[in-house]
Amino acid sequence: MSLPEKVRLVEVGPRDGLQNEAQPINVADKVRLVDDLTAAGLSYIEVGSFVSPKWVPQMAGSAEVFANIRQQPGVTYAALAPNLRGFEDALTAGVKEVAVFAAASEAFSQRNINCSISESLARFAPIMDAARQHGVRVRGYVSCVLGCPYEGAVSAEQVAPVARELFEMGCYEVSLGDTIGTGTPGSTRRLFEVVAAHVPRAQLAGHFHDTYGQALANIYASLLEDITVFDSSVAGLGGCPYAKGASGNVASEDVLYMLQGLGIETGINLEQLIDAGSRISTVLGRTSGSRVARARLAQ
Ligand SMILES: CC(C)(COP(=O)([O-])OP(=O)([O-])OC[C@H]1O[C@@H](n2cnc3c(N)ncnc32)[C@H](O)[C@@H]1OP(=O)([O-])[O-])[C@@H](O)C(=O)NCCC(=O)NCCSC(=O)C[C@@](C)(O)CC(=O)[O-]
Repeated sequence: MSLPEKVRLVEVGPRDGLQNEAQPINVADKVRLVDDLTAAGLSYIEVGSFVSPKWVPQMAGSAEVFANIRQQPGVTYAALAPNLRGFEDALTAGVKEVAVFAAASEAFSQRNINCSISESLARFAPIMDAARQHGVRVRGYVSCVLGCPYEGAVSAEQVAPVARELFEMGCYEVSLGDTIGTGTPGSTRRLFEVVAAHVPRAQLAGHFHDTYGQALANIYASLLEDITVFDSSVAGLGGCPYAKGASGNVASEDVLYMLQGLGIETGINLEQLIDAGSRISTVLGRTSGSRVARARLAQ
């Protein structure tokens, strides 16, 4: 099977990465991170979340971050919105693209957004209507597609109807999240085979956490399934506040290095991406979660 010529990376570090940090991170550092990522050539950056600050305190300053980043033409700067209130706040902040997020497991849905899967989908309907009115694009997420921290195994057949509903309600793309990183290349391929019977492959994305060290292998397996959009996080930042022990997303630097090695184009500059990851890692007082960055910086 042939590999794609191009892949789009969705940089989720400023949101999925930083949302999980216990220490306060000031707005200027968040803004600098987004600007660095823009400079590195990312065409899609998830900047923040318009969620309850009681649930995810680290995302409280998202409107201020949006007000201060230097937005470049051709780059999408997106935010999460769990309900109409979040969507309206995002709109007020000038956000042009939002993401709604559902789960394939009932227990995770309850812990993450305090409602059942079907209630969450019903909550997204008015967001979709308002988004259409305001010309805002909506991306969808499904969490726990290859395992749930509370329920254990999750089948591809549980994921497919949720992904399909998000797509049918108007999400232009549905990102399938391996929230706890338990997927393997085999389960990943099966997931996309099953879900692709409900949502076109061109409208699916992969979102892999690297907790079990399988994320790059899972991305390669997804490429073989004709998936060409992947979420990743600079310096491997993050985890999920509602998935204990989950490590960060796969590091953007590591994904980019692999894609470059495969001759797949992304438009991203690896050295600048490493610099962006290095700077935020210094702010956080830790070494980068990217193996490629660590190897390059050690040279
Ligand atoms: C959905 C809710 C709000 C329900 O939370 P709730 O407590 O059921 O909501 P509520 O409607 O009863 O409101 C409770 C309070 O929150 C306020 N509120 C209500 N909505 C908002 C809002 N939008 N922005 C700001 N404030 C809000 C509301 O005004 C009220 O304030 P109070 O009267 O107590 O002072 C809450 O559960 C929540 O915010 N959850 C967010 C959880 C989250 O952000 N999780 C991380 C993102 S998902 C993820 O990381 C997975 C992903 C996408 O990366 C893929 C993967 O890896 O799996």
